[in-house]
Amino acid sequence: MKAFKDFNIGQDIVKALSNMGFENPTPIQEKAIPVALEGRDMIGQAQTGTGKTTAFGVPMIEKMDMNQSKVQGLVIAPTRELAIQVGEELNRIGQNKGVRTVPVYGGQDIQRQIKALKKHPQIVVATPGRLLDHIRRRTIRLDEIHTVVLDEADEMLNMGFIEDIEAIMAEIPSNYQTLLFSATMPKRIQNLAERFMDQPEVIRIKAKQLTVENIEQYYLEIKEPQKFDVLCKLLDIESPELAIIFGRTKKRVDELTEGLLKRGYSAEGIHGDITQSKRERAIKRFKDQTTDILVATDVAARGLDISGVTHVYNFDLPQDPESYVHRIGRTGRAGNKGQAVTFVVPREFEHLKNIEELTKHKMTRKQIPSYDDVLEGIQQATRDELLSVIEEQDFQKYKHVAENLLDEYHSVDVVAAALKLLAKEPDRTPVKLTAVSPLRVKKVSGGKGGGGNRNRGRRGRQGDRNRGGRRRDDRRSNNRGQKGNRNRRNS
Ligand SMILES: Nc1ncnc2c1ncn2[C@@H]1O[C@H](COP(=O)(O)OP(=O)(O)OP(=O)(O)O)[C@@H](O)[C@H]1O
Ligand SMILES: [Mg+2]
Repeated sequence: MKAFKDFNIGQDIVKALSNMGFENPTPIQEKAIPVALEGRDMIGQAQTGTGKTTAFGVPMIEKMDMNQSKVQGLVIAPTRELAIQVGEELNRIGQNKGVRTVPVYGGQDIQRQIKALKKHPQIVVATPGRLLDHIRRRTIRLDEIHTVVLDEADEMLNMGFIEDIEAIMAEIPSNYQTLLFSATMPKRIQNLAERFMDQPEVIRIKAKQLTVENIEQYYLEIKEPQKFDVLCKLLDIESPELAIIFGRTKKRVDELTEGLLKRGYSAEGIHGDITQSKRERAIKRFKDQTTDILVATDVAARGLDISGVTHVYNFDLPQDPESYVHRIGRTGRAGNKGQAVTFVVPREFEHLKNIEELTKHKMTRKQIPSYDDVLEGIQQATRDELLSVIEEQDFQKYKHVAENLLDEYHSVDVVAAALKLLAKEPDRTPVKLTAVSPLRVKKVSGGKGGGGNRNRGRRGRQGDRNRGGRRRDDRRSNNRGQKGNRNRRNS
């Protein structure tokens, strides 16, 4: 097996990777790193959670000239949270070499970013709108850039960012290398690639299916008004460590979050109309497991790497089959197991078929759980909770009472009563969501290519300052449902 030290890269990087716990490259890293080191343009496709960030991060950082004070590397990402995350990973890889990466994205105080840019980072990770803003203000110079990475390239095409990206590329005078990464590479992105890449090498990690094998995939046929109660049942049965629930629109995410909070779950929502500081706080609390459930639009579908996400629920089907691949890819990362459950209303079955066709994987049908299933799930969770207390051995103070109890009562009765006390009985507080209509069947695009034929809600390039992270969902919103401190079921 190949090790990172076998690549033609500096010892400082190998050591940084080792500090991150990376000794052996993943398949995409093994193939992409040497090609990228040669300086060739490249398109890299590999399943979600298989280390594409490091696949472009290592060669990029290796090529940074530490005697040069201008920005030499640029990564463009479709969402703000992804820009932040990629920035963090590049900073870890570049730590020993002294390569610094600054994230630049919409919604954050621009003065703060200008200050950070003045400190001469070697790499900038940006969302397109804010980067253009900096270019116009001349607070960033791109003339020494020699490596450009488009992470989630197909998504940036979907979001209508392609003109922005072309405008950005036009600002880079030198001969630069372009690397393009995503878990999905629809045909139209390849056409596009030909436009601004020079005979790119295509590196594709072949797999039987597009989705990761270690994600169990289920679908559940359901009527719209039943969705919320069934979701709660599933959450009670499975008690996910961390779960992401995807809703179709911002309003949907707000309503879902509010409903979950009402029923005593610990949930927070993120979407494009929530203020950036709240978005970042929500992600942070989810990462450190203060919140168990993240409710999101597709703004959280791409690239986010949060360990401990055991479950993904598609409360609503995604618009595009590709989006399904990315959404469920928030679990089952780096070899971990995960579960994905997708709700389908009867009129949406064709979409389900389209998804299965793309992923080359058949989802398993799941039945709507019965009350007994829920009870069993809750009992199991309570049992696990009790066992973890036993393992911790931190109950000496209670032993005396326990002995007294057992003198008087049957042991099974005592334990059963304790379990009942611990059990979080299902909360039935009524919650009513505004119904969303089923997805309409969209004719598959003719694949004319190049032109971003699915530009949704694209606005002109004027006044796009606050944009990074803008999504296709509707723009109405209120910022409810943001309380979310640990708020476990409390009954
Ligand atoms: N060589 C490695 N050894 C062990 N773990 C790794 C290695 N490379 C990456 N990882 C871990 O794998 C996880 C997924 O990596 P990353 O986010 O780069 O995936 P990705 O391929 O970009 O996924 P997505 O398509 O969802 O963006 C991260 O937690 C990362 O720390
Ligand atoms: Mg990624």
